[in-house]
Amino acid sequence: MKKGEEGGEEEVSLQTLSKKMDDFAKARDWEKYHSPRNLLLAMVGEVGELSEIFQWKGEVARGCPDWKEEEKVHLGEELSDVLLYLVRLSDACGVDLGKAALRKIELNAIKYPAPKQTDDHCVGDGEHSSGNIKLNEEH
Ligand SMILES: Nc1ccn([C@H]2C[C@H](O)[C@@H](COP(=O)(O)OP(=O)(O)OP(=O)(O)O)O2)c(=O)n1
Repeated sequence: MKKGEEGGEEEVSLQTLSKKMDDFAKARDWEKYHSPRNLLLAMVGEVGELSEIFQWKGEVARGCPDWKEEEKVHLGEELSDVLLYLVRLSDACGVDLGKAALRKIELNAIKYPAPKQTDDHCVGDGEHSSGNIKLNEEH
């Protein structure tokens, strides 16, 4: 198993998750249940469980700094269930999820181009910008 560049953490690939899910299903003779439709419904069910964690909490700060340790562990479990079913669903549909996701990121960048970064021009000095970011905004 590869080690990450920072802190010696284990790197996890989609292929690893896919293989482990396959082994898990085979060992229990559950492949017959892992049809695309069943996996999709199972994943949506887990998205519901994930949503329940956030339900009634109001806005949550990035990183969930105020959450108790057990809440973070529970969050990790529900996020994992969604990811594992998504990986399994992709396999069941014959889609290479990693490849598809990288392609989608490229498509997103074309559809939503980042504003040009220039040091010497700011919105408001005669340049037009398609974004909503205003530098030198007067208050
Ligand atoms: N037929 C199944 C059943 C479960 N799992 C795996 C994938 C998920 O990671 C996890 C889901 O298990 P549960 O349905 O028991 O759901 P939870 O773990 O969320 O338990 P609960 O719904 O009781 O909170 O187990 C699976 O691959 N195939």
